[in-house]
Amino acid sequence: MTTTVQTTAAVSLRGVTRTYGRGSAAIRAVDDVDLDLPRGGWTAVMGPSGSGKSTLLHLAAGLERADAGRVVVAGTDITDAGDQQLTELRRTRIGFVFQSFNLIGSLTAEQNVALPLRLAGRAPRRSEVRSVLASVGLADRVRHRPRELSGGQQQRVAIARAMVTRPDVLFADEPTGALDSTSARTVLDLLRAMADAGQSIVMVTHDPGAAARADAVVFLRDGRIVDRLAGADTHAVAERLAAWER
Ligand SMILES: Nc1ncnc2c1ncn2[C@@H]1O[C@H](COP(=O)(O)OP(=O)(O)OP(=O)(O)O)[C@@H](O)[C@H]1O
Repeated sequence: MTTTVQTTAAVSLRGVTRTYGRGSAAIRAVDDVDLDLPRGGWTAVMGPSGSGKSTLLHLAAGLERADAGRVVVAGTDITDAGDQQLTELRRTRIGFVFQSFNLIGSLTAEQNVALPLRLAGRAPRRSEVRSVLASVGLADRVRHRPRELSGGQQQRVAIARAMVTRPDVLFADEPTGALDSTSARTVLDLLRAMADAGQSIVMVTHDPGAAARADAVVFLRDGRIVDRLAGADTHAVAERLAAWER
């Protein structure tokens, strides 16, 4: 069951906990987290390796279930949602971009982008798909297959695929982690333009330069939110991250 909740947050977590394993082997990947991520803002999530960043992103996107606490995404409380409702939410309200692009190699760029609409039972219009590809700067690559595209172009196809359903929130797990610095900058410029146009974005990154492009950075350590920065430059983000990695 899902419940509609009045909230100004794109994502709201209250007392969210996720434990892996049992007994003495149990690991609290996310530990009693309260977090409100603003609508129309770009938030970066940073922290040492194993601090729970990906788990937090997956919980907020409805890809994983919390053991305790409540998760509200774009005004819908998904805490008690069934599998069918979570699938529906992921197809219509949420976009997800991965480090490794996760495109289907046998499909062209426009077929990859059309896929979420087909899965939602819609017959995509070619003009609709092409305009999303144009918005990520790939109007001249619509018939290319992933192996015919650079890493940065593949990631832009993946962003177009995530955006074609006009999701309330775009989640990105290390979207520039597999890219050279020039391609990374192109992808970050695109995310910045999307955020400036009002798109809510939540991004996990290890790169202080990428995090500094966001509006705010939250820092995780041992599954807990330990710090946050707003409007910080690369140097300030790097210093704060180093302090928490000590
Ligand atoms: N499916 C799983 N089963 C068991 N333990 C897991 C699982 N997923 C994550 N963990 C553990 O939970 C903790 C948090 O993992 P998570 O991947 O969220 O961290 P992270 O901050 O994203 O790490 P990294 O920066 O290295 O990607 C780690 O100790 C990890 O080993």
